[in-house]
Amino acid sequence: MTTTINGTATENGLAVRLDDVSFSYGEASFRFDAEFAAGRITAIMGPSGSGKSTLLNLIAGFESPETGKVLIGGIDAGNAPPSARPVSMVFQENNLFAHLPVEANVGLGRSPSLKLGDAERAAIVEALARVGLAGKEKRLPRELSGGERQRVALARVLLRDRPVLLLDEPFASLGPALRDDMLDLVAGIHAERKMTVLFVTHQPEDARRIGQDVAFLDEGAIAATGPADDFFDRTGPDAFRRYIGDRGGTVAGSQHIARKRT
Ligand SMILES: Nc1ncnc2c1ncn2[C@@H]1O[C@H](COP(=O)(O)OP(=O)(O)OP(=O)(O)O)[C@@H](O)[C@H]1O
Repeated sequence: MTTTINGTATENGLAVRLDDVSFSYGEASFRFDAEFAAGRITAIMGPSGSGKSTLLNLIAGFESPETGKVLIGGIDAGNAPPSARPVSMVFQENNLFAHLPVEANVGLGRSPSLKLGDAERAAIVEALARVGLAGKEKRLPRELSGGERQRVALARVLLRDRPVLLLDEPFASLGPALRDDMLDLVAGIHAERKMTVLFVTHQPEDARRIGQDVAFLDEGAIAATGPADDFFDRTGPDAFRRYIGDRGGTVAGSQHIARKRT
């Protein structure tokens, strides 16, 4: 379904499927076989080195599978470069070009050559207002706080307007209150655009705040997937419970978790 937001045609999320994907960095090997449903927010969790960033990089096209396929909306992404994929990605840092003002960094989401007409300029102003940065169009990234820089990256996501959003720990360096604000902003954008969101986090409270589903990675594979509520139940997957320790709390119900052997 296509929705219209402020005059911009917006596709809803697309399903993301990794079909028996294998990949390796030297001795670190990965095998991913999973589907992320269209329009859902999935928290990607797991120990350091389990392959969370690698999973996102394969979907975004920064890495290519050795075998298997990445399908986005049922279409094989093949060797398409990141810019040609229906995907936006936000990293923990270095999302912005240091020499370009905020408005240009956002405009790159629409036009890599920054040939922007009146409609695009209006969209930039609107996107910056949406993320709480009205009036900061002319600033350089170094004139912003860390949280504001990530807001600029999210404004660019709005301009880029792709049906899949990959977030690789974008708020990890922010304090808890600000992180909550940023997560709520992501949830608000998701409510408007209905994109498929995969977000990497080490924080169970982040996953519980906006995650509808959880995918738990262990040793280069997806060990379990299911609704977030089920993961935070006492009967959630053992490896996940060990990973989060006693920070997960208890939520009733854990019937729908698909466990896979790693
Ligand atoms: N560019 C690279 N070259 C070589 N090895 C890499 C590269 N990127 C990642 N690795 C290795 O692949 C493994 C998985 O890394 P990845 O960054 O995907 O893990 P992660 O789960 O995101 O970890 P973290 O939570 O610490 O960010 C690690 O052993 C890492 O050292």
